[in-house]
Amino acid sequence: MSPPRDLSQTPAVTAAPAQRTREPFVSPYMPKYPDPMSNISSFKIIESTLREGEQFANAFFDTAKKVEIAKALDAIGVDYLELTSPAASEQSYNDCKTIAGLGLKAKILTHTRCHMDDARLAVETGVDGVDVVIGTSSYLREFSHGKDMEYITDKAIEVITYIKSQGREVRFSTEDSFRSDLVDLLSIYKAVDKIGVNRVGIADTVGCANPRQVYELVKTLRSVVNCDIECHFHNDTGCAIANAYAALEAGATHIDTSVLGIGERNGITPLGGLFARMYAADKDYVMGKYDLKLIRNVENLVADSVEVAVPFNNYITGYCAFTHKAGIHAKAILNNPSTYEILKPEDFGMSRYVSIGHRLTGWNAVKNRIEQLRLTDMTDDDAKAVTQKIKELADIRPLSLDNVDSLLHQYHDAKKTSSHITILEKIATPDQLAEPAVKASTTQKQQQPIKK
Ligand SMILES: CC(=O)SCCNC(=O)CCNC(=O)[C@H](O)C(C)(C)COP(=O)(O)OP(=O)(O)OC[C@H]1O[C@@H](n2cnc3c(N)ncnc32)[C@H](O)[C@@H]1OP(=O)(O)O
Ligand SMILES: O=C(O)CCC(=O)C(=O)O
Ligand SMILES: [Mg+2]
Repeated sequence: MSPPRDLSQTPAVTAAPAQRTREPFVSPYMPKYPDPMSNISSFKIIESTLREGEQFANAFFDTAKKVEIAKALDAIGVDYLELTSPAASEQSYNDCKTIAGLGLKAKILTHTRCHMDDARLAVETGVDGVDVVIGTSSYLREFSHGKDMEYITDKAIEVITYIKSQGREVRFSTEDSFRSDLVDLLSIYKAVDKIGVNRVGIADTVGCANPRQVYELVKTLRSVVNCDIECHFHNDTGCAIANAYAALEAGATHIDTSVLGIGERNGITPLGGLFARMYAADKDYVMGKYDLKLIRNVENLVADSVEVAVPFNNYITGYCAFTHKAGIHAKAILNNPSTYEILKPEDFGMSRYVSIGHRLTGWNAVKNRIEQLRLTDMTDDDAKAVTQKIKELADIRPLSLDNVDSLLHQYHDAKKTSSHITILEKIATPDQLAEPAVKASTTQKQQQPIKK
């Protein structure tokens, strides 16, 4: 992976001029969710970094790391934490016990096969609930467990009945739901709903589903069962967040996530991405329930632990998620950030930046930098003249913020002796700006790569 580019030419935007800020425009096309089944404003998160996330190629979480991640997710306010099956290994069993004993606000679940031995182990660990799964597609019935639907239904009833008898919450899910027969699916969901399962789960195990298919399946299921509906979406074809959203619109109640989306293959719905999507749909619900400012912390924790960088284009915390570059964007952002932002960086503990040292810059952005540097006697015409010079130099290579500041200071100082135009003519390459003649004492803190 190539290292992130130096975005130090991107000063933070200060407050927009009040007189130009208007009330946000409410589009008539914004969804109103008249559907009484929609759970856009009442969904719950089953955070599976410590289960699905442990299936990520690089993941190895020792007990201390699991506890640290569990506490960080609990602080954000996720509703459930899902842990690796205690049947996986002795340490997995002990870790379920340890995390179940932490007294976190989140309910603790473990995830097991549809098997009595696994169910007994799960209950022994003291978790609040068990997420039971078994494959129902012909692929899984033939090439994984080899059981038919009759066996699966009987076993599901036995396992669910046992877990409930132990006073635990229980969810029953069909693995590879979107490649399973619809009649098979609905009959097994009906059967487990009848015996009082807390949730049924739909899983897009191979990431083949699209939002319309998800909407239709969840909507159909919603009309068949009374219990809650959980959904689990893999991201192989890039639909994991959109599918989660479509599921909630259709009446799903719980969404599985993992931090940065880590999981088997390229993973599942990322927690941060789901927050971004749901914030755009119902900011009050999301902000009222979850501490969004902590997402960066938990992403860094998990990224370090599994030895990956937070992707440059990550939702919310990506290196340039709130950096605006083109002149047209920069001008409007300076007038009213909502013009080009659906997420407010400050709601996520992030900062907004405007990049100016490049050929796409515009004089409004340069003028804003002049104001930040308090070069008060520079006029709009001066800003325009310097902007043209920035463009000329940036056709050779992008300029750092220091380069731009140097140019502005040199121009500003030369203006006192009316030699400012000569100064611009003299500077022929960006390297002539490398050592600023005057270091700005008022320079905004330069942007750091948003990794930590
Ligand atoms: C889509 C998902 O992500 S589902 C969750 C995946 N999670 C895991 O696999 C947890 C980690 N797994 C493990 O540690 C191991 O696979 C274990 C302990 C679960 C099982 O290990 P093993 O007994 O060595 O079996 P192995 O992994 O080779 O094969 C899976 C076994 O589970 C059976 N099985 C697979 N899925 C299910 C299911 N949902 N319900 C019941 N049995 C199942 C298979 O038939 C196979 O049984 P077999 O021993 O008769 O061949
Ligand atoms: O238990 C579930 O619903 C999902 C299991 C899983 O990880 C998957 O099917 O991808
Ligand atoms: Mg999965």
